[in-house]
Amino acid sequence: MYRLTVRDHVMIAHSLPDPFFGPAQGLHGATLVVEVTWRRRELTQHAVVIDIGEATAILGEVLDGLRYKNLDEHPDFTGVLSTTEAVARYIADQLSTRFDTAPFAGLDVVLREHPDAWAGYSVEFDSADVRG
Ligand SMILES: Nc1nc2c(c(=O)[nH]1)N=C([C@H](O)[C@H](O)COP(=O)(O)OP(=O)(O)OP(=O)(O)O)CN2
Repeated sequence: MYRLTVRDHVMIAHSLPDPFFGPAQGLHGATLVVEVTWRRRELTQHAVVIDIGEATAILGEVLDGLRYKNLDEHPDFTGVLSTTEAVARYIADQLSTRFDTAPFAGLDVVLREHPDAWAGYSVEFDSADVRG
C-alpha cells in the first residue's frame, strides 16, 4: 500500500457542553494540526499516490470552511459535540466529496489537539488497482 500525507492547521473555537468534558464545557480555542493520508494500492502513471499540490489544495479548501470559525455557530455542527474525533470525521467526509475516490483504497485524517494527544478517522474506499 502506498501513502501520501500532507499537513495543514486550522484555528477554531468551540465548546463541549457536557459535564463529561469538565472545563472544556466553556468556549475555548484550539489550533488543530491536520494530517491527511491518501492510500492506494498502485501508483498512477506518474508514480504518485496523488500530486502533493493537489492534495494540499483540497485539504486547504476544506479547512477554509473551518478557519477562525466558532464551531458552536457552524451549521454543520449544530447539535454535534465537536470533539477532535468528530472534526476528523467531518474533514474526511468533506475531503471525500472533492476528489474521485475510485482509484484510492482509503483516506486517514489525524488531528493533533496538542503534542501529546491526537485523534483520527479513517475511511475505506472500494479496493482498486486502477492506474490513473
Ligand atoms: N477524546 C476527546 N477528549 C477530549 C476532547 C476531544 O476532542 N476528544 N477535547 C477536550 C477539550 O476540547 C480540550 O482539548 C481539552 O480540555 P481539557 O479540559 O484540558 O481536557 P483534559 O481531558 O485534557 O483534562 P481534564 O482533566 O478533563 O480537564 C477534552 N477531552
